[in-house]
Amino acid sequence: MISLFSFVDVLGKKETGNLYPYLVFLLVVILFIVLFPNLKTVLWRPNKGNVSGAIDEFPGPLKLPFLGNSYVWPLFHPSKEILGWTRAAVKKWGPVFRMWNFSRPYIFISSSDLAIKLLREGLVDDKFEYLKNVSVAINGVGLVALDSEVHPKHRKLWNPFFNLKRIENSIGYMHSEGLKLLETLESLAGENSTSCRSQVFDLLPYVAHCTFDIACRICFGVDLNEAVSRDCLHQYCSDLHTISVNITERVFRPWLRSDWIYYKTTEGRKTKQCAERGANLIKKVIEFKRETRKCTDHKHQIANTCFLDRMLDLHEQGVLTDTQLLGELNVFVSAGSDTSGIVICIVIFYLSLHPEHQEKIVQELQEVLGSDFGNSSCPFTWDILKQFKYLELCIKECLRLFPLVPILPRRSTENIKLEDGRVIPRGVDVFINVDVIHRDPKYFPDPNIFRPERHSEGPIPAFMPFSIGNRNCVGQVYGMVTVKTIVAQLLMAYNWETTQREEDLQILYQTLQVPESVKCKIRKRLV
Ligand code: HEM
Repeated sequence: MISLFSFVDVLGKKETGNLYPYLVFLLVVILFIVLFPNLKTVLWRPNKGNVSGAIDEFPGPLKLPFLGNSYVWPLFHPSKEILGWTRAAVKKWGPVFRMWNFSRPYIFISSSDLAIKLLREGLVDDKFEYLKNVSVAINGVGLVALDSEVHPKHRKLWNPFFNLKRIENSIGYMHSEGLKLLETLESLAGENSTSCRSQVFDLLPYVAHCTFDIACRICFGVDLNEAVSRDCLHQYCSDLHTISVNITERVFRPWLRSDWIYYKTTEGRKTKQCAERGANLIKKVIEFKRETRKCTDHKHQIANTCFLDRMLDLHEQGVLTDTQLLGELNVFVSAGSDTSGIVICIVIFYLSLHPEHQEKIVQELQEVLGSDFGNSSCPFTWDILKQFKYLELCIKECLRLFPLVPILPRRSTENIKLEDGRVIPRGVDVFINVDVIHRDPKYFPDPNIFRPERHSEGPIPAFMPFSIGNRNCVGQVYGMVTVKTIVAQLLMAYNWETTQREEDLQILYQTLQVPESVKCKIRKRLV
C-alpha cells in the first residue's frame, strides 16, 4: 500500500486525487482478468427455479451480494481449520445450515437421523461436484468420482474383487508385511522393564510404507520392485499425498476454480506434475503385467488374480477405456493404502492413551493364540481374526472418535423435502458431518469417553465410519482385516505409550483427516 501511494505521489506530482479513477479502472481490469475464467463457476446456480429462496430457508451467516458467505470461510489455512470451523458453525447455526460460497450454496448436515435417511435412501449419491471434477482431471475416471448414473455399473465390476475368499488369501501377505514393519521398529524399542532406552518416534511414515506395499501388492499382484525402482514407488506414494493436499486447498479458494488459472500457479503445476508422474508409473506397471500375463497361463489362475488382472480383463473385453483403467488403479492404491495406514496409527494412539484397553486386547490375543502368542512367524487366518472380538470393538471406537472421512462431500440427486417442509434442491452440494454425528449423545451416550463396549450390542445406526448406502466403502472388510492384522502384530510385539494428548494431535483435512504425526514410545513385550 505504501509503495502504491508513493507511486501515485511521484506520477501525480502531489495531484494524487486525479489518478484515483485510473487506479480504480486498473483494479477493475485486473479483477476482470482474474475472475473472467472463473465467472462460469463463480456465478453458477444449481438449477432453475427458486433455489436461492429454498436455500435461504436454512440458517447461516449473513449473506452478502456476490461474496455470499465466503468471507467467513477459512481461506488461508483451510486444511488446518475447516474441521474446527465446522464444529463451531454447527454450534452457532444448528444441525442443518447453509453457506454461500459466492453463488454456490452448500448445505451442512450434522443431524444423525437426517444423514442416515439421505444416505440410506440414495438421495445424495452424487459426489461434491468440484471435488469430482478435480479428481477426474488428475486421476482419470475412477469409482470414487463417477456420477450416480454410471456408478452402479462400475461398482459391480469392483465388488467381486472383495469376496471373502480373496481377502482370506491376502491375510498371509499382510502378515508378512507386518513382520517387515516390526523389524524396522526393532531399533526404536526399549527393554521391557524400562522405557528409558526407547525413543519417541512418529509412527505414521513407518506404517504408511507398510500399508502402501500391501495395497500395491494386492492391486498389482507383482513384486513392484521388479517393474519400477524403489525410489519411483516412494515418489508415487508422496505424490499421492501432494495431490490430495493440493486438491483440498483448491476447493476452498474460488479464484482457483478455473483450470486455466490453477495450472498456472506453482501448486497447480506441481499437482499436474505429480499426476503425470503417477500415470506414467502405473502405465509402466501395466506394461510389466501384460508381459507377465503372456508368459503365464493366467486364465487358469483366476481365483488368485489381483485387481489389475481383473481390470485388464475388463479392458481387453472393451468394458473399460484406457482412462477408466488408469483411474480405477489410482483409486485402488490411494483409497486402499492411506486409509488403513492412518487407522492403524490412530488405533495405536488411542490404545496408548488407554493402557487398560491395550492390556485387555493383549489378554484376548493370548487366549485366542495360546502357545502361538508371540510367535511372529505364525500367520493369522480368517478364523483367528474373527476371534479378536475386543480388538474389533476398540477399532470401532477409534473410528467413532476419529472418523477417517469426517465430512462426506456429496451432491443431492433430487429435490429433498424435509419433515419441516423445507427443501434441499436437486444438484446442491451437501456435506454430511460424520465428525459431529459420531458424538451425538442420542446414539453415543457420554460421547467423549473412549468406551469400546458401546459397540458390543450390534450396529449403531449413526455409526458410519465407512459411510452408508450405495456409495459406502467398497473396501471396508479388506480395510478392517488389514487394520486388525497389523495392530495385533504391533501389540503382540510391543507395549505402546504416547507422549501426545488427544488435543495435541494436529489434524490436516485432505478429504481424509490425517494427523501431522503420531508420537509413540515402545517397549518389547515379554512373552
Ligand atoms: C479402514 C479403512 C477405511 C476407511 C475408514 C474407509 C472409509 C471410506 C468411506 C467413509 C468412504 C465413503 C466416502 C463417501 O461416502 O463419500 C469410502 C469409499 C471408498 N473406499 Fe474406503 N475406507 C477404508 C479402506 C478402504 C480400502 C482398503 C479400500 C480398497 C481399495 C477402499 C476403497 C474405497 C473406494 C473405492 C471407495 C469409493 C466407493 C464408491 O464410491 O462406490 N477403502 N471409504
